[in-house]
Amino acid sequence: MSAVPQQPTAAAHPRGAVAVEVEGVSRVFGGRSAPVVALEDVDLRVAAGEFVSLIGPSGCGKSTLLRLVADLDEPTSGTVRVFGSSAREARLARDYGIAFQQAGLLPWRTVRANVELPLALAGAGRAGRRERADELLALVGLTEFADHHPDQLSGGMQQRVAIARALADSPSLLLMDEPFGALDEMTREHLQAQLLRICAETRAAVVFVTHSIPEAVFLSDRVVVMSPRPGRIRHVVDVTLDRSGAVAPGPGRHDDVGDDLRTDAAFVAAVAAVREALHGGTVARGADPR
Ligand SMILES: Nc1ncnc2c1ncn2[C@@H]1O[C@H](COP(=O)(O)OP(=O)(O)OP(=O)(O)O)[C@@H](O)[C@H]1O
Repeated sequence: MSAVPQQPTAAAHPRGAVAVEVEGVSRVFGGRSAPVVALEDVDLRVAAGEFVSLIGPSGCGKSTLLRLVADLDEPTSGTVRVFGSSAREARLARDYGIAFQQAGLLPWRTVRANVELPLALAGAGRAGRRERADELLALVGLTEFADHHPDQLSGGMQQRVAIARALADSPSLLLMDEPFGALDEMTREHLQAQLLRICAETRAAVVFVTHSIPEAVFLSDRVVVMSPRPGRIRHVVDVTLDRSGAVAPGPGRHDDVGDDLRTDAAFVAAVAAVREALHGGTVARGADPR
């Protein structure tokens, strides 16, 4: 049985659809006397089912860009579209799931009730919500904490609850801002492999912010490298890897999936290409300055 069943959302956004379209977007914070140009003239398209990571130095505008897509902020100029709709319409239609650095859990709800929330909003029945939440809590290794409250969990555990919640409604788009940032290396690699499996099953598009070059390469079809402020897209590195052996076999399985991929010559070369692009070298091989 598939751990993450196909949801109608996948059919709602046919293959070839554009999940995210950012055009000429700038975001300036602050007043006229001391403006902070966080993003300048950013263009980015993410196809349905595509996994795109944003990487760049601290303060280059990665989170700002993700927040604009999530309709948590508005661009100063330019447009953001999600599956052809405005970011606001997409938010209201719950077209995406969010897992951000700050877990953003509701402190008065149990862990399970937090994971169930998107399903409750979608009108899912009680038994189905519970089954799905328990499945996802097993996936992120938190089954025994289902009845705890968020303040009884470590920061990394809270992040894992937020990831489970983001996946609950099998959204066609996942917006993830350093979701694995507070996790130990083993848990992080395990969840990376699980995320690959989930994306393969649901064909969700993902926009993923990370500071880790190997993580970006492991997960992504394309790695978008941003420049220091004002944030612009410096390079886009296409990553072509055979990930079939890196996809986790199922929830709760802690096999050493991905180890072969992480030592593969193509993986090492892609890591080097992103590193070179990040450090301002010449345009990396395979880069596509879209
Ligand atoms: N609400 C805000 N008001 C004023 N300035 C802001 C606001 N949000 C972000 N900024 C500024 O915009 C710039 C980009 O911030 P952002 O958080 O997007 O960077 P980032 O690349 O995600 O950084 P990090 O990797 O450190 O998380 C920074 O200079 C930041 O100080």
